[in-house]
Amino acid sequence: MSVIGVQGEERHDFTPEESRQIRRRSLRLLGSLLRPERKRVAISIAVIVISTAFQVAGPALIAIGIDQGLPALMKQDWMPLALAGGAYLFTGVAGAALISWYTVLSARISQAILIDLRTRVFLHTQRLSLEFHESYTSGRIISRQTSDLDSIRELLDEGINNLIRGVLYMGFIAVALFWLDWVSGVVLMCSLVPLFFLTRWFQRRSQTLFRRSRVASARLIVKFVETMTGIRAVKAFRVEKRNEKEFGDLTEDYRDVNARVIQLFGVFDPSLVLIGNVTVGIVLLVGGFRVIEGQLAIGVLLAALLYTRRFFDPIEEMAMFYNSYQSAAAALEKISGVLEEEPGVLDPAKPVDLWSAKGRVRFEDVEFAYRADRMILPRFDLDIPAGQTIALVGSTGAGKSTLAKLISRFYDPTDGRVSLDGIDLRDLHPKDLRRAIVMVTQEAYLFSGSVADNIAIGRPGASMDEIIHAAQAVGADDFIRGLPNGYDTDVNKRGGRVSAGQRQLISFARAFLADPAVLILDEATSSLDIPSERLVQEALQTLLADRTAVIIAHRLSTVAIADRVLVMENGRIVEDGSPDELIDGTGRFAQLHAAWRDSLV
Ligand SMILES: Nc1ncnc2c1ncn2[C@@H]1O[C@H](COP(=O)(O)OP(=O)(O)OP(=O)(O)O)[C@@H](O)[C@H]1O
Repeated sequence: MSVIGVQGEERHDFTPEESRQIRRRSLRLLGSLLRPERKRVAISIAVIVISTAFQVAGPALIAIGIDQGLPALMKQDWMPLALAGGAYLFTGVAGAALISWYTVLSARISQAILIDLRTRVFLHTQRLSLEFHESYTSGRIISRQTSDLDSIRELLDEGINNLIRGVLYMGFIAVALFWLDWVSGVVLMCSLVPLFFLTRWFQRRSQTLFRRSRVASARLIVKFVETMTGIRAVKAFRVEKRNEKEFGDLTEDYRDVNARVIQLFGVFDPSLVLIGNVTVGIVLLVGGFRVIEGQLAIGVLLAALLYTRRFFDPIEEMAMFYNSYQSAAAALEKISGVLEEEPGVLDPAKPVDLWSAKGRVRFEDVEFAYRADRMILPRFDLDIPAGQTIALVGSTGAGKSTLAKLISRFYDPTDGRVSLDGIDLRDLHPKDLRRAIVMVTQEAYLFSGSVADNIAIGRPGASMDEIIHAAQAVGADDFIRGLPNGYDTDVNKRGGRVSAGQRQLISFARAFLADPAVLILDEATSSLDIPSERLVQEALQTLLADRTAVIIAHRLSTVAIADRVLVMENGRIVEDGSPDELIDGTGRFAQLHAAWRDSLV
């Protein structure tokens, strides 16, 4: 099995080589994100090193002030104290200024990286073919853009900052302490032993708990989204009670795991404080004796105590780093997998020009399967002359939509070729292809914006008159004028909500405006009521007059306007003829038609 692209997401049983492959992919992505920021990264590292050194200088300067400044002052020499005090003030102010600079710098770096990554994910997923989206689902894409990017943001904004600052701070403190008084330094180093065991215990426990917490919160979100997107079915089948129980259970799981996280901190935090206090106590005890015996200056003891106390400050945040690193690494793995996916339908390297398509569509020795193990369209040929209107009928799952998707080049055939005016669709520039072939689906999706904007998508730059003309041609003008702001009504605002049938009329107007050589209507009239459908059928006759059309229809009334009917069964065309021929015959279509006519009586 492969780990290329998103396929690895479903698996947990990676071989060491596969794990390395995934890690390398994440690192490559991280490297490519960091590269443009390398200058800022270098400056920010220099800034944080200097500012931490300034911060750590404080207690040493206090020691100098007490041990050298005060005795000199008693001899009327105020210079050493003034120097120590001045240096303390300077390092304090300069340290604060540098930290503020570092905060701005690091925020800029993380924002630049996130914007880059967010844009890459968006542009890339938009570029991927329908094949990818049909199997990957929008829920997972949304997670990549939201929670995964959030984990990376958390790591960049807090995790890495805390780690770098913490490591530098502790390192400088250890060096300063050894330089001032090595005995206190040794005591501090001894405290690292219990600290190491405590942190390791915390990390192990928290790693499992945080992972469980993430899973529990993801489950809650999935349940919520599923319920709300299917709210009609929820109400229609009265599953509210069952949902209430399931949601309650999930909330309880989430609460339980979070309670355990809090308990964990309840042990970790006080233990950390305890180790810190005991260490300070020992430094005080050992140092105190040495001060009495004249082996240690009192200022140095004070500085040693301050250093020891401060040494423990960043540990909690550093212990948390591992968790944020882990969730960000998992997120980066998934995002780099999506970015590694290649569109199944590739743009041609050398496109063949097609200025004005006539509309002849041919399938030559075409075979198609979504997955290697299940053939959907066994080898077949089909010739649709330019200007012909085809009605495609057949039972559910026969392969009608698949045929339409091949003509639109949402997919490429597994074998053979689909051509337009003799040119393989794979050789056409996407722009020419989209201008020549337009598909209107049952879903009739409307984008946010006005009704006019939605129609204009058919031909960007169309004038208002052309938009209105298109709407009139498909019989949509009347209802659009009846909307609160007519053509300017926002389709996503209250009052602008349009019915499923009206949405289809708008997408018809869009297709009319696009004026393609080949028009495919996939169940596109199914949401229309009988009068609207009649209206559209009249409009369709004008609309389809000069172009090739493939109409997939369950309603046999639509078939009347076709020149030719194709009946599909199990991916094969089993009948092919004019509507009258087929109705008069004894085949599948004649049966279907008779049943349909009876149902009308
Ligand atoms: N994205 C996909 N991945 C895998 N199999 C698919 C996919 N889309 C469709 N199929 C399968 O291909 C077969 C043909 O589906 P298709 O949608 O073309 O049928 P149809 O004739 O349009 O059906 P309907 O009238 O119900 O829309 C079905 O068996 C379906 O399960």
